[in-house]
Amino acid sequence: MAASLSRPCFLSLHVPYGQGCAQDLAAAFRFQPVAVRETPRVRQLALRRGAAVFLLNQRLAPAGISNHDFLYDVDPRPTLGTASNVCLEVDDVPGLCAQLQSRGCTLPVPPIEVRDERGSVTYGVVSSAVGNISHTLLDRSRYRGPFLPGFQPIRGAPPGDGVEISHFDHITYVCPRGGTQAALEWYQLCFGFRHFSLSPRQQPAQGFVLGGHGAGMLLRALQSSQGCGCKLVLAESLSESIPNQVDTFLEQHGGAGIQHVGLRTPDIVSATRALQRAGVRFFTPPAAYYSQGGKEEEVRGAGQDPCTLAELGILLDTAVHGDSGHYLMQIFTHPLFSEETFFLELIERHGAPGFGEGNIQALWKAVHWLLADAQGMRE
Ligand SMILES: O=C(O)C(=O)Cc1ccc(O)cc1
Repeated sequence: MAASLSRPCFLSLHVPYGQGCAQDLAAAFRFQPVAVRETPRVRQLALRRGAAVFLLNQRLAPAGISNHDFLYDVDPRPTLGTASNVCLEVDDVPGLCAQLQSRGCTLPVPPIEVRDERGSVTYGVVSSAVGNISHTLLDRSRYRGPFLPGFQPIRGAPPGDGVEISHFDHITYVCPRGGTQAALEWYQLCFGFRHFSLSPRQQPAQGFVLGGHGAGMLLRALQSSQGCGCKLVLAESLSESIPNQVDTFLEQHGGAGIQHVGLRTPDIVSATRALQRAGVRFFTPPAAYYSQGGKEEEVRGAGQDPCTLAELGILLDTAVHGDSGHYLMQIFTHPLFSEETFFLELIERHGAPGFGEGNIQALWKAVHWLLADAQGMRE
């Protein structure tokens, strides 16, 4: 791997013609519009909070045969909303693109230079091995503007709502059944990413199995060898009977893709409160999540208040790294589009590097408990 890939520059969302986001990134999440590009056919808006940047792509006209007009991205021709591109900063775009091509990768956009009065950038776009996901590979070391050439800066003060979001913590993909291994190998081979162990007990070849009794999912994780700070999580369903969140995504998205992105915050309680007040809708776990199996003691042991977490719906996980005093807290939003597909997560870490594997297990138990209760079957 000669070229060095570093942190994500932006994550690109596509909204179909005539539709908006069910949960608005600017109005509800208070992401700050920083730059815009408009052509007769498309509008591209860059929205920022900390180092987390979304590029929101909207069509201003129905999809035609050749109306690809999106700069720094490819057109996923969506009939539904999708998050389909992760832009990564790279120091040698032509070099990496040549390597990828020699490995048989598809490059919908070969390396190209774009410039304006603030400098120039080079980018190319490669299709990944997973669903509709592509990667824009970007070198902006020669650019001094607030976003990218071709975009007009939007000036304005950052929102003073007390919500601190520092960066994209992780991006979670839904893979087809049996598809996480091939995806893992693609990122290792093409981008030089390293496998990231979710548990000290996990064998890299097996992945991390959650749930059980024919109802679980398999997780694998990767991180850039440059330590870009943002990890990739690959999820596939193992469920044989009741469809889980991963099955629902595949069905409603029409195939594999980006399911959610974790936004890192140093204060999840304040961030959740402020975003709830601004109209963001979060998933609230069943009350049983907070009462089952010593959760209250676990929350107190981590120095957090169980009532506050329960009131807001925040999950706390010490499961895998519990013995070292490390933990994380997380909360998931409702989907951003009208389908049950892409959503956001807030995550606050206290030394725990995982992804709330214990929470997924605990949520399953809580939901199972509720179902059993409703059917009068609880022991
Ligand atoms: O907890 C996280 O942030 C993960 O990334 C793990 C995960 C994967 C798939 C799901 O449907 C829900 C959670």
